[in-house]
Amino acid sequence: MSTALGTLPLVEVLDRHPAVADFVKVLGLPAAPAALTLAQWLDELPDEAFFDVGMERGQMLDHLQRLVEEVRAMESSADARIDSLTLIGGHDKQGRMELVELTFRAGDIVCIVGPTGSGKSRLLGDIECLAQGDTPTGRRVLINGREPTQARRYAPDRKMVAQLSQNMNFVVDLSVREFITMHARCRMVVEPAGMAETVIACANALTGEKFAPEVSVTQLSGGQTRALMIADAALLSASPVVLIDEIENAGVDRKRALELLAGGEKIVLISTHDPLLALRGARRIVIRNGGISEVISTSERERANLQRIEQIDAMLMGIRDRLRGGLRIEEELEWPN
Ligand SMILES: Nc1ncnc2c1ncn2[C@@H]1O[C@H](COP(=O)(O)OP(=O)(O)OP(=O)(O)O)[C@@H](O)[C@H]1O
Repeated sequence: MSTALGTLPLVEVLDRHPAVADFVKVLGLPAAPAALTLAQWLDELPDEAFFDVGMERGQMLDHLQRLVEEVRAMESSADARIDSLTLIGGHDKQGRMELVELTFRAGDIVCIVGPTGSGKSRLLGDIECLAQGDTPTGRRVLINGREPTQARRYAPDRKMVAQLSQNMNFVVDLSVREFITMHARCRMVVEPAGMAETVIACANALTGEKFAPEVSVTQLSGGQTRALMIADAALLSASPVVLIDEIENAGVDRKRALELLAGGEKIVLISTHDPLLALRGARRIVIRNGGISEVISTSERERANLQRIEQIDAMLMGIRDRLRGGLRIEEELEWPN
């Protein structure tokens, strides 16, 4: 295999494999005359060139070959689509069987409701780890109707499921632009800088308080961070399943956030009691005592009520904005009809 890559002209290798081109550029290796093959070019490099990068001459070709194969593997796993996710019931906290089998399809938005401590996060956790009867609930998760392979369950770089948790702390001090561009590069996006601008613009559309791409990620507010992570999950994440533990009302436009996420043909599961979100999904799963006790399909009347709730919410948002702006709320309020 190594020989195959080695016999290609260097220009062709660099052209066909951007990861190799980036690698060579980062190492600062000297350029070669156009006609040389990759192997010839490596042969002609001075010993110091290898010494500087901490490799033996003979290792370099193998290393480049591995790089090409890894990129290929990543690309093919990104293509491995999830058309459906099936959740097979286990048992509740008392060991009573959950007699359900639920199938979610790309583009589905499903909400999870239930009292505090009832097991909503546990359900998200079961999906996140693609449980196979090995979690406290005994649930099982199938992908495209089949048991996931071990590789799919445990390969951290090929995650099927992205989970946005309530707390997000950045440990790096990068600007928002640098941070998202870095993610875009890892995802092998063709134009990382342009994609980063798109993600940031989307995040800004979701949050009341706009932020500049130059601002450090550590300076973002809770709502801004949340908006950025949602836009990133929607546009840059390869994971076809997105799990969200509550989009709290921290200055995030929840309706748009949901549209953005679901629009990308992902399966979105949200643990929430927010009526704007809970009634927007086609179904909601009711959890009691650790078990799925009911699955409610959103009715026509509930959809009609959702419109009313949206109007009321818009009115409340307006009041909130006025309070934020230091205004008084003294007029007699008229509720939307
Ligand atoms: N079927 C089950 N069998 C055994 N333990 C369970 C089951 N379901 C949930 N639990 C456990 O119950 C505890 C509470 O569950 P969880 O944190 O998921 O609740 P929650 O609904 O997300 O709560 P909150 O709304 O307060 O965030 C956890 O320790 C969880 O592992």
